[in-house]
Amino acid sequence: MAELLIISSLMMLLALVLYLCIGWPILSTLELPSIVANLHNLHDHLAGVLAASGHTVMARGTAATSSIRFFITCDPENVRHIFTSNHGNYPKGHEFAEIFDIMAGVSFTLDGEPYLRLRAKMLSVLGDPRLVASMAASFLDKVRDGVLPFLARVATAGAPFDMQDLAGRLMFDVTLNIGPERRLAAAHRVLHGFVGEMMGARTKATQSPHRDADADADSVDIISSHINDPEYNGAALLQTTAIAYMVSGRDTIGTTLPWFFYNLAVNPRVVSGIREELKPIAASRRAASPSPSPSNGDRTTTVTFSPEDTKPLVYLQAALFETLRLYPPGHMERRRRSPTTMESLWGKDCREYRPERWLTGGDGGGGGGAQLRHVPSHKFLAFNSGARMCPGKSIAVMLMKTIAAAVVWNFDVEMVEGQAVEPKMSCLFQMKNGLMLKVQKRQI
Ligand code: HEM
Repeated sequence: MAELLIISSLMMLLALVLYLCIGWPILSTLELPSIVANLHNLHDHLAGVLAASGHTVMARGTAATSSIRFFITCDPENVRHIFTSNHGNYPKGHEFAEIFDIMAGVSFTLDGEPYLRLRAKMLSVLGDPRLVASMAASFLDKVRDGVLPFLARVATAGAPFDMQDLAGRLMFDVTLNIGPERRLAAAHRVLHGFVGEMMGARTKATQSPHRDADADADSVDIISSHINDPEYNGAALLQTTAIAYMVSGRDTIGTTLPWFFYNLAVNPRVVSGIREELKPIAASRRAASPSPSPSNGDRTTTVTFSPEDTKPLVYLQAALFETLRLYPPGHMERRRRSPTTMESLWGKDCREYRPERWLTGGDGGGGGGAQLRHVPSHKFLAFNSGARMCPGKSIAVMLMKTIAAAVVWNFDVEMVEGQAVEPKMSCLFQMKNGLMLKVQKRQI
């Protein structure tokens, strides 16, 4: 049996370690004792091992477990071969489906023909311009009426807050509109019941004789898009699909945003670049807005930017992609390529946070004239590549630009001193201790 690991996944890596532990294997370059000794620093350790071994490592068991073989790679050419040219020969397999049994029956755990059918459905749901517009509008509302007033309050109080917690709550709410969440894994059953109830209400509403057909045509959401599809007629599959979408949106963006604000907090010049890009839009907004009304609270003192505003902003997008390059949240990508591969792709400064690397032309900063550089997905794996490429990528970029622009324009953000910012041992690249920030309202 040969397994293949595209490196980034701590959970997969730990599974590998445990799997191999059973027979105390002989590993060609990946030595088990060194893995155990470096558990606290596994991403960097593995990057070093891969760099030393030409970006690919073979691991195999001892006599007792000789059938176990792992091929661990971070080489972009291998990634292209596996994800694009020959993806049919590299299924995720039943072991993967068993690990992620909470997602049983949805595309994430499927292969072959059943996968392709669900993939087609996902592409049509997430590609519907009405859904995109509806998600954009609801997200903008949440940023304007929830996030910004919250930040204004903690700014006035001088109180620190956890950005990871805030981002997680916001995204949970945005994906399914079901309020705060705490123990996803432990609450497996509760979650199914909860999602089931919510979907029951949604089904009832779509079948009600009193429903407003015109309003329905304008309001599209992910769950309603599946309710009338015969492929999803089992309640359990519909529930799991809802959970899969929730995880896709909440955990990915919710994990990326804290790393983004961490990068900004330690790179103030990037903050200036983003504000430079936002300045003309904010100026035109101010010129067009009516005089402040006292009853309007924070809405009059903060500025928000719509997806149409932020779509052309390449420096902002580069700053987000640079975060995803260094800290991809998904379980099938690794945090860092091995240094030499990284160097050949991104240059000697590959470990630095430098959004300019994503731009060509212009002044290279937020001043304008630059264009986003195309980087093929087998080299920038944060959204996966080839047949399993994330179908929510453009929605994700749109939502992240909306919140990033609003926070960066309206607030100065700084890290609370003395905290250790480090990744958690998890299949998601979350921060172990969260990210404690303090904000101050900008006078603009
Ligand atoms: C920073 C944001 C995001 C990142 C980095 C990201 C990354 C990924 C990755 C790596 C996968 C492949 C998982 C796999 O099959 O192994 C994936 C799949 C998926 N993503 Fe995203 N994603 C993001 C946001 C979103 C959003 C906002 C949505 C929905 C609105 C979404 C919807 C999906 C769906 C439905 C799949 C499953 C696709 C399939 O099975 O073919 N993603 N995403």
